[in-house]
Amino acid sequence: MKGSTVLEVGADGVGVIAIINPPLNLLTYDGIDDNEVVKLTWQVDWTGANGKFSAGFDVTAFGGSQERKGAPPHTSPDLSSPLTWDNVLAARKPLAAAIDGPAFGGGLEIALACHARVATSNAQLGLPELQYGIIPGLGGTQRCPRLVGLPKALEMMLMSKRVSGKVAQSLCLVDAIAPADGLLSTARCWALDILQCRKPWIVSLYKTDKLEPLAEARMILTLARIQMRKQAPNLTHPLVCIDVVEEGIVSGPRSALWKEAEALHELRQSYTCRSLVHFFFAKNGTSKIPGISDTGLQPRKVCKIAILGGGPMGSGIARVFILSNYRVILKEVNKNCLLAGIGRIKSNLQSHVNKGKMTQEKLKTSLSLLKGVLDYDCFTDVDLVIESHLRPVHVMPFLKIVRTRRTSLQVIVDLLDVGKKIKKTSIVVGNCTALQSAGCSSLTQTPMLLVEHGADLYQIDQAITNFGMPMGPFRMVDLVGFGVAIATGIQFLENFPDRTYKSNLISVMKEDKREGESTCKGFYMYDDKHNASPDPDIVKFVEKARTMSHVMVDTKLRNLSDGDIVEMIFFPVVNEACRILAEGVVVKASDLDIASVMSMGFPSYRGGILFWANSLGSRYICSKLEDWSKQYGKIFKPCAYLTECASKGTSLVTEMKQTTYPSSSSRM
Ligand SMILES: CCCCCCCCCCCCC[C@H](O)CC(=O)SCCNC(=O)CCNC(=O)[C@H](O)C(C)(C)COP(=O)(O)OP(=O)(O)OC[C@H]1O[C@@H](n2cnc3c(N)ncnc32)[C@H](O)[C@@H]1OP(=O)(O)O
Repeated sequence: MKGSTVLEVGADGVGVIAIINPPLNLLTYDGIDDNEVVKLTWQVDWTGANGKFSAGFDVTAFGGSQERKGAPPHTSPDLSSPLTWDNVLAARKPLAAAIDGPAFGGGLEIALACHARVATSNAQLGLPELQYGIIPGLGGTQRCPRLVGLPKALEMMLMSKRVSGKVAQSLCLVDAIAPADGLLSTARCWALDILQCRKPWIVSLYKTDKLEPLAEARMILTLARIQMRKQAPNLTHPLVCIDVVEEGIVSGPRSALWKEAEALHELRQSYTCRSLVHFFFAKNGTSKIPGISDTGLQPRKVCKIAILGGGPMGSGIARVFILSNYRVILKEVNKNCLLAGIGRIKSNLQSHVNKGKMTQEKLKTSLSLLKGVLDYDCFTDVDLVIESHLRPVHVMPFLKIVRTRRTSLQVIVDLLDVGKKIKKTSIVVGNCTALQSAGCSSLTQTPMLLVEHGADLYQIDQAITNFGMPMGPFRMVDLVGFGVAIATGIQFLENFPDRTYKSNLISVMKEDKREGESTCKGFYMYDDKHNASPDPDIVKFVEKARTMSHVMVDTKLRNLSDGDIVEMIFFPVVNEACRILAEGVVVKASDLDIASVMSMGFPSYRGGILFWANSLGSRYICSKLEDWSKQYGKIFKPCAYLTECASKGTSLVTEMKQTTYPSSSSRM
C-alpha cells in the first residue's frame, strides 16, 4: 500500500505533516514527496496517524525480497535522497516531531532530523536497521551520536536497542515528554517558540557538545569494532556502521551522509540483508495458518494456568507465565519439591531485581500470582494445564504447538494467543517425532559418522562454529549431556532405522564415566569454570568405536575443508527438513527456517536452513548427498521431495499443497 503524508495548517500558522500508511505508518520510497516538505513556508510538526509515529521503512524495499502483497515496486534510491532531505531540514522553518507509539529506523531518523522532538513516555524509539543487514540510511548514523553521545548511539544501532520516550528524554534523544492528548499541542508550541526565539533552533547534524573528543571517540569506536568482530565474526555491516559513524567524526557529517547512503545502497542488496528480511517476515508469518488464523475464530480468555512439576523446567515455565500476568498453580508431589520449585522462581526474579532488570514492585506482583499446591483441588477452573518435562525449553524464544487430528481449531487459536502474550514465536506442527530431535539427531549423527571414518572431531566443531552456529555438535552433546543425546538417538533409530547411523562413540565414552559437561569430561575436558578444552584421550575412544563399528579410516575425510564439513553436516539436516515439509508436518517452509534458527541456533543471517539450502540449489545438494550415500550409507540418501526438486531444478521452498494445517504424519 502506498503511504502518504498529509499537511494541515492550523490557525496558529503551524503546518502539521502526518505520515499516513496504516497500521504502522511505514515509509516507502514513493510515499513521501520531498517537494511537499520543501514548499512549506510555515513551522512544521511531523507526526504519525493513529497514534503511531512511524515504524520505519517498509523492509520489503531491501534485500531484493519478494515484494509483499500490495507493496509498490521500489526503485533503487537516489543516493542524494538523504542529502535532499537534509537540505529540506536546513530550510529556515522549525520542525518539531510529535512522537507516540513506534518511531523506528527511518521513522526515528526523520524525528532526529527535526529541530526538536516531543514524545509520550511510552513511545518506543530505536534504530534496528542492523537487524536487516543494513545501516540507518536517513542520517541516523550522524544525528544519533550528536544527540546522545557515541556510546549510547552505538548501543542503539549495533544492538538494535529500543528505548521508551521517558528513557529517550533522559538521553536527550527527545526534548520533552507530553501526554498523548497534549502531544501535538506541545509540539506546535515548541515549533512556534523556536520561530520566536524562545527556544533554541538546534540542527542535530551539526551539534558537537555530546560528541567525545577525537582521541576518546576513536577509542570507543575501536572497542566497538573489537566487540562486533567477537560477537558477529561473519557479519560486515556492523563494522560498516562503525566506519560511517567514524567518517562523520573525522571528516564531518555532510561527507558521512554520502558514505552512509553509499553503504546502505550496497548493503541493501546483500545476501545477508535478503536473509534477515526473509527471517523477519518468516517470524511474523508463523501465526498465519490457512484454515486456522483466517477462520475468524477469536482466542478465548486464558487466565489461570496449572503446571505439573516444579523442577528447573516447570519453575521456569511458571516464571514465564507470572511475568506475563497469568495466575499460576504450581503442583508438586511433596512439600520439599514444591518449596524448592517456588524457591527457584523467587531467586531468579530476585536476581533480575538485583540486576536492575525488574522493579521490586513487579517481583511482588508476579509472586502474588503464583500458588503452590500438592493436590488437584484448584484445578477445577484452570484454563490451561502444562506438564513440564526434562529439557530446558522455557528459555527458548520459540513455542512449538504440536497438534493431532483431534486438536480443535479453537485450542490452536487459544495457544497461538498465549504464545504471543508470553512473547514466544509459535509454530504449529503436526504430531511427529520431535521436530527438533529430527534436526538435532541429523546434526549429531553425521559428525559421529565422520569422526569414526577418520575426520577430526575438533576441526568439525570449529568449522560449524565458524559457520555461525553457537557451538559445534560435539560441544553441544557435552552441554545437553550424553543421556539426552542417547535418548534422542534411540528415538530417531526406532522411528527411522533406515537412515540412522548407529555410532558406538558415546557408549564407549560412557564406559569411562563420561557424561559431558556435567562430569567435567565428555568430548572436551572442563575446568571448574566450565571452560572447554580438547581432550587428547579422545583418540583412544574413537579408535575403539571405529573397531566396534567395523569402520575403516577414509583418508579423504582427514583432509576435509571447513566448507566440506559444513555441507556434510548440514545437507542431511536439509534432507530431514525436506522430509518434514513433504509430509506436511509444518504449514510452510519458512516455519522450518524459524525452527532451525530458534531451536537449533542456525544463524538468522543465513535466513534459516531451507532459505540457505535454496541459495545453494536443490540439484547441488542432491548430487552431494547421492555421492556420500554411496560411500557412507543411507544416512545421506536424498529423500523423494529433494530428488524431485533437483530433477526439476525447482526451489526447495515451493509452498507445498498443504492440508489447511499440518497433518499428523507417519512420523508418529
Ligand atoms: C521523509 C523523507 C524520506 C526520503 C526518502 C528517501 C529514502 C532514502 C533511503 C533511506 C532509507 C532509510 C532506511 C531506514 O534507515 C531503514 C529502516 O527504517 S528499517 C525498518 C525499521 N523498523 C523496524 O524494524 C520495525 C519492525 N516492526 C516492529 O518492530 C513491529 O511491527 C512493531 C512496530 C513493534 C509493531 O508490532 P505489532 O503491533 O505486533 O505489529 P506486527 O509486528 O504484527 O506488524 C504488523 C504488520 O506490519 C508488518 N511490518 C512491521 N514492520 C514492518 C517493516 N518495517 N517493514 C515491512 N513490514 C513491516 C508486519 O510484518 C506485519 O505484517 P502482516 O503480518 O500483518 O502482513
